[in-house]
Amino acid sequence: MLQQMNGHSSDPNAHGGELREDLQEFLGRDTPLHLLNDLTKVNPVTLETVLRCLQARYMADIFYTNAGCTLVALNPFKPVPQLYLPELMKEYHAAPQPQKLKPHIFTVGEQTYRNVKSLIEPVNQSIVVSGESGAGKTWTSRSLMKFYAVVAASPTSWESHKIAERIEQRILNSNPVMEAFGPSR
Ligand SMILES: Nc1ncnc2c1ncn2[C@@H]1O[C@H](COP(=O)(O)OP(=O)(O)OP(=O)(O)O)[C@@H](O)[C@H]1O
Repeated sequence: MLQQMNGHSSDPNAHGGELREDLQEFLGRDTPLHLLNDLTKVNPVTLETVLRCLQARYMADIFYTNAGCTLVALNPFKPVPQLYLPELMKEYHAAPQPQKLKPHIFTVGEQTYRNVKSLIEPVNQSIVVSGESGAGKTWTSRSLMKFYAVVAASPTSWESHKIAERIEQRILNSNPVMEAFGPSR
């Protein structure tokens, strides 16, 4: 994915010429590229700088990056179980400002969950998960459903425990329906 985008190589040297001065300055600066957790902080914003930043993060096993209010998720192509632990879900759920934690699909999940719970219009929330085939859309949708199943099940009483169980089961049961929509999800 990082190799090519819209027919352009991610290697700035591949164009044959010298690197632009501002590009060179950005790439040679003191802050390591993988520490940039929001692509809006990349300056200058070019295909090269954005891809270099994502590549540096990928190499550092950091698979989520903000791009303003959008989240870029890279497919790690390997199991990263520590990234999807229920404890981590609870951490994002309990955080006063989840957007201040490391970029994660759980931030998106938590923000939409809070929007629904606060009943502020628009109450219905949509999350658009897009990407090419194999990018990880199904994985991401499942991670979100697991997240909602876990955070909806934080019971304080026996009655709410029963409600939470029902919600969890309904969320997990919705998976085959989501799958049936295939690429349009
Ligand atoms: N965050 C992740 N961690 C571990 N494995 C992942 C992750 N994201 C994707 N994968 C793996 O990558 C593969 C492709 O992911 P997935 O099926 O979600 O892609 P997709 O975008 O839904 O593809 P398609 O559009 O063809 O259905 C799967 O084997 C999945 O397990």
